[in-house]
Amino acid sequence: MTSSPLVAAVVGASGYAGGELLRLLLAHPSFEVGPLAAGSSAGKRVTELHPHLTALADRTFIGTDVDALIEADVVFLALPHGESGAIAAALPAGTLVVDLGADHRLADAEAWSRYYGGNHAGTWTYGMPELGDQRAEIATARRIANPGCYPTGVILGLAPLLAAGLVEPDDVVVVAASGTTGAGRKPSDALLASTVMGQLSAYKVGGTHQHTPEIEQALTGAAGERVTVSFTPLLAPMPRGILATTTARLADGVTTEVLHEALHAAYAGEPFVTVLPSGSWPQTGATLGANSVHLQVAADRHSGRAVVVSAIDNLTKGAAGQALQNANIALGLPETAGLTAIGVAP
Ligand SMILES: NC(=O)C1=CN([C@@H]2O[C@H](COP(=O)(O)OP(=O)(O)OC[C@H]3O[C@@H](n4cnc5c(N)ncnc54)[C@H](OP(=O)(O)O)[C@@H]3O)[C@@H](O)[C@H]2O)C=CC1
Ligand SMILES: CC(=O)N[C@@H](CCC(=O)OP(=O)(O)O)C(=O)O
Repeated sequence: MTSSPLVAAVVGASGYAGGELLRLLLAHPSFEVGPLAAGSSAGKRVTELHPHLTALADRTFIGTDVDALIEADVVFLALPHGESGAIAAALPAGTLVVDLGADHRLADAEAWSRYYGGNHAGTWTYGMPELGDQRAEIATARRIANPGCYPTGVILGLAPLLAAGLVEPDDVVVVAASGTTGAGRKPSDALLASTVMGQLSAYKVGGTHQHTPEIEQALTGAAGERVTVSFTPLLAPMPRGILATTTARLADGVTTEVLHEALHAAYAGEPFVTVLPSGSWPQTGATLGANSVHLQVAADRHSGRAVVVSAIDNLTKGAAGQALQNANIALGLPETAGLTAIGVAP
């Protein structure tokens, strides 16, 4: 007996994260692509904005109308910050909703307002399956806040070291470079080809990036005590990928081997987190199109700091892939369905 496919609706389907989700949904064994909602692109053909999605050549984007979403088994929201709460509130409580945006990630409403502006829409289950023991909560949640792109690689790289007491919580420094799709499709001077190509630039410097409280929230949970993070993001002249370097003061006597073993122990058997062999360092290219996190770590005995390097594809593990992984868990499907850990190279 074959069961009928589950219906997946995507709101914000014309954007970069929505497009990546559609690419993954088309290859998923259990989903059919349901309503595809957009804002100003309503009425346009899907392939006008996503030319690679030829399987959807006969589909057009509809306007964002909650009535059209009611029948879906899962609704993915890939909207600008501040737009998810009202739509989610109008959907049945039993419908699985996965929010790729930031609206429901933070428990601290004051921090949300400070970094994003406006009112906090509420706090949902944080959907990072490999972090601690999150899977049981994700499996029963009907509202899932999908993690941010920078936080994904940074948190998964450092959380096990904090949990094991191998690094100190009060002096965590993150410098991470992202590809331009991280900023979404909207046009801006900062994203003009002539501005981005051929150079690397820093932005939102000085503790102002909105992912700072999200990284601190998850790492504080892992450490069991307050973690303070200094985060500096960089814009890199590439479409996809995030390479993050995270450093923290080493506890006494901790060696590279001990750090490496802690990451191995935390992620043994995880299909999407790979601790690279000693001596190999993560590269964004190796994770492109994959739901993968690549990690490596060293003890810098000269400065007394642990150095963790992580690579992800911001659109896949950093957004749409992780969202689909969460939906798989919440709908009782195999967690890896429709997802690959194999990247595109070179
Ligand atoms: N890009 C990335 O790497 C990541 C993105 N995210 C998050 O995912 C979300 C989407 O990001 P991304 O795809 O990059 O952004 P884009 O700007 O590329 O896409 C935004 C989407 O939202 C739609 N939209 C905008 N305003 C409205 C509205 N008022 N009502 C309905 N739809 C609207 C747009 O439709 P239209 O263009 O038709 O107006 C478009 O489909 C954001 O919250 C982002 O922070 C999370 C992790 C990584
Ligand atoms: C390169 C670039 O501009 N990246 C974006 C990432 C934003 C994002 O993806 O936002 P959420 O993960 O919070 O939804 C930024 O730094 O603001």
